Amino acid sequence: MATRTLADAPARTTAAPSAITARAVSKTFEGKGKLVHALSEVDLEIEAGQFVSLIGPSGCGKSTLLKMIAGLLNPSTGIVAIDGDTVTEPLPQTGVAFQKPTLLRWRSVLDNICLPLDIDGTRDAEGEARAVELLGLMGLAGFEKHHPKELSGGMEQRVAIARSLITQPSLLLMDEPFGALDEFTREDLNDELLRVWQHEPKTVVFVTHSISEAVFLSDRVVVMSARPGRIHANIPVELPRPRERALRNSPEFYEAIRHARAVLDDARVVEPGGAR
Ligand SMILES: Nc1ncnc2c1ncn2[C@@H]1O[C@H](COP(=O)(O)OP(=O)(O)OP(=O)(O)O)[C@@H](O)[C@H]1O
Repeated sequence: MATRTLADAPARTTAAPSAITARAVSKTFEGKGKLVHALSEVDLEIEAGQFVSLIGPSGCGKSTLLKMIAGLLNPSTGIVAIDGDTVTEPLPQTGVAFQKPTLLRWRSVLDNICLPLDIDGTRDAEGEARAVELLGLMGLAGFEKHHPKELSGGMEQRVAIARSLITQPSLLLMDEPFGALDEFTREDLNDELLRVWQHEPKTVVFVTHSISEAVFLSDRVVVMSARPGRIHANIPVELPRPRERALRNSPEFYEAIRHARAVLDDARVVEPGGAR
């Protein structure tokens, strides 16, 4: 699949990346007469422009925390703030991409990418030109008129990511966006995501189960402990940028993965009072 190089393209001027603060955030769900303590006293600071991954055992509250940053869920106690403002609802500067691409079957690729502009009532020729540009950046130039049924899973996910970027968000929240893809497609999309991120600086919070993906992409890997989720450790990733494919075969990359795996193994131990 052809991928456009961004080396010569001027950096796009978008809104400044957003900073995120979570203070003493806890979340308890109630259902079927049972309380589920999903998160407990989570404190997290993410600097503007950082690429941060959240990893941790299944059910430790990664998606819950991401949904709170997205304004789709409120904490039971504590606050989540973006650029100092408490988040109580989805904000226009936030883009989201989830594991399922959820494209609308009856819309063309171009119309799917432009959906957020249609919802805002801001779709115009400039917006459509940006959609075409994003499609090129995601390696799908020329697919504007195709429909989702004509695309592979990886292509659908590329379209969903282009859609999450169409509004030029200053914050991008991604919940296992490549979890359902084969390893090679996932690596291609990791490369494309990093190119877009370098081209259009923004804060990214990325949930994944893949330690190697977290290390490859991130400035910092946040390791959460078993439910109720807490921040177990922050692992800075010092690997140089831009990160090219060859990095994946380097001893430094393997060492960074080994270190993150050891910390994650430690986080999988259930703490007293916790449950899986
Ligand atoms: N709407 C909800 N109602 C009740 N319980 C919920 C709800 N959403 C999440 N939970 C529970 O909260 C806990 C944390 O869920 P969450 O999806 O955030 O974990 P996760 O770390 O993202 O998991 P995974 O890695 O398996 O995707 C789980 O025990 C889950 O069952």
